[in-house]
Amino acid sequence: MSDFKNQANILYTKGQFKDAKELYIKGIEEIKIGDKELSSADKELVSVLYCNLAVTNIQLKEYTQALNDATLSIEYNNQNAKSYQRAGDALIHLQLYREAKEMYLHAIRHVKDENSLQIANNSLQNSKMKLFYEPILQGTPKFYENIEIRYLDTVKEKSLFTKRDVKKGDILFMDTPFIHRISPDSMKRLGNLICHFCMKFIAAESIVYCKGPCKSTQYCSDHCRNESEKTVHTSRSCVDPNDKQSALVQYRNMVENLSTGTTLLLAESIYSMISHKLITRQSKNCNLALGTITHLKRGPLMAQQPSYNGNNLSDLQKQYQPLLELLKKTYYPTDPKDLENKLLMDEMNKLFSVDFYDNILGMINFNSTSTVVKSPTKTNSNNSSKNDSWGIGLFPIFSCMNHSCLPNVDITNEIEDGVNSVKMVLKAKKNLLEGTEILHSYCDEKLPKKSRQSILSQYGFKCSCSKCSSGLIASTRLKQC
Ligand SMILES: C[S@@+](CC[C@H](N)C(=O)[O-])C[C@H]1O[C@@H](n2cnc3c(N)ncnc32)[C@H](O)[C@@H]1O
Repeated sequence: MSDFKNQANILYTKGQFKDAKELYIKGIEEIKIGDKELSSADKELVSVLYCNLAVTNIQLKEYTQALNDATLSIEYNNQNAKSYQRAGDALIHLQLYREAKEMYLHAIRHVKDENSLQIANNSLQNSKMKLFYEPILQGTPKFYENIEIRYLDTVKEKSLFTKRDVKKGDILFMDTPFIHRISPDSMKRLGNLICHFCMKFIAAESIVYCKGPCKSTQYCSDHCRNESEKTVHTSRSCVDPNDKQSALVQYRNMVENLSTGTTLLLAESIYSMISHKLITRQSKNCNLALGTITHLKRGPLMAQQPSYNGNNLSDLQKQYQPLLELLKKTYYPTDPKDLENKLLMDEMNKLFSVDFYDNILGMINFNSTSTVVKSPTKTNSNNSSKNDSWGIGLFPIFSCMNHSCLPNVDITNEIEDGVNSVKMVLKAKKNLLEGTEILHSYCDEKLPKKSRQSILSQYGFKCSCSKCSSGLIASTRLKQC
């Protein structure tokens, strides 16, 4: 019987999946013939054959059949880690991510070698990512129908891939931010023209104002006001900008002239969201609260600074203390019932630690994108930039794109005729086949390799794209000659 298995395995490795499938089925039938009682060795072999049949059916895109085979494989040997792995893989294709996650947890429990453990761990992460991101992708199908998100490994983590062939110049996907902040400069110049939630330029007659003490926060619609009040512009972040005693006004004044002002303001918005979620018990802990907003890569910003020597992280982070005190005065709970709640207080203390703040800034640094919103009212194209507003945003799907010095996408804000709200539009730079990793460049890819690598080191990785490694190959060859 292992002959059937060996021959089928050879056909499988040659990509002859239909023929391999036939042989796996024949092998199973031969062992099970006559409904005889199977020995434990036979059961193990049947389990392996069903498991291999499952992966063959996955190759043939017969996912329901593959799940059936993997389930039978588990029935014949419930210690077979690979059967759980295959069941999880079939479930991923069937878009049953929660069930897939359970299967991968079983695979991890039964796995016996390091390599399979790594595969199962990566698959588990993949199912978790799918659980978080699929609702976003399916929420606006016309934005995201060409792409999917996959978790690759512990180095690259998530990445975007094409789900179908896409022609050069076509829109790959569009993205709107889950959190965005306008720069202090644009705010001063254009604050009375822009919706403070969706950042759209608005006509004076359709402005809706916040009813709280800030008086100046304005929106283009009741919808934007309601959404903003539920997330960033909560009762705690609504303050009179002239109230010099307000800790939040002090924070905003302190950061507005810094080169990192917009980043620090975006961090404030994230703090507003997280503390609101904790206080209103929408989330049990900081990480969950952050996870409901974003699953973006984080790491301490200070660890990316030239002054970091490997041992002085907490010393470097201390400089955040004055800013954090102001955020704490604004967003820390005041209700006695909250103050008595130990779990909540533990989370609040974590939220207002310099380490958490540094990690939020690191997350912004790794993932944020500068944004432009063009005013529809500009009259003279030469001074159009004066009327455009800029800021930074965290875009859920855009932020999952990894780097290559040979990017295959063009990034633009415009769809057809100008932009009037914050949106990223990604177009294919060349024809892309289904299953291609979508990559953009985090730096000017025309710079020399050394400069590119120095910029990229801020992101905490070494680029190994073909442009970076081709230099290596050339120099190795030269040495060999
Ligand atoms: C904007 S995020 C991209 C999405 C990220 N992979 C994730 O899982 O959230 C930037 C981070 O992705 C990783 N990354 C991006 N491009 C990479 C590459 N070519 N090689 C290794 N890691 C990369 C780095 O950790 C970087 O800080």
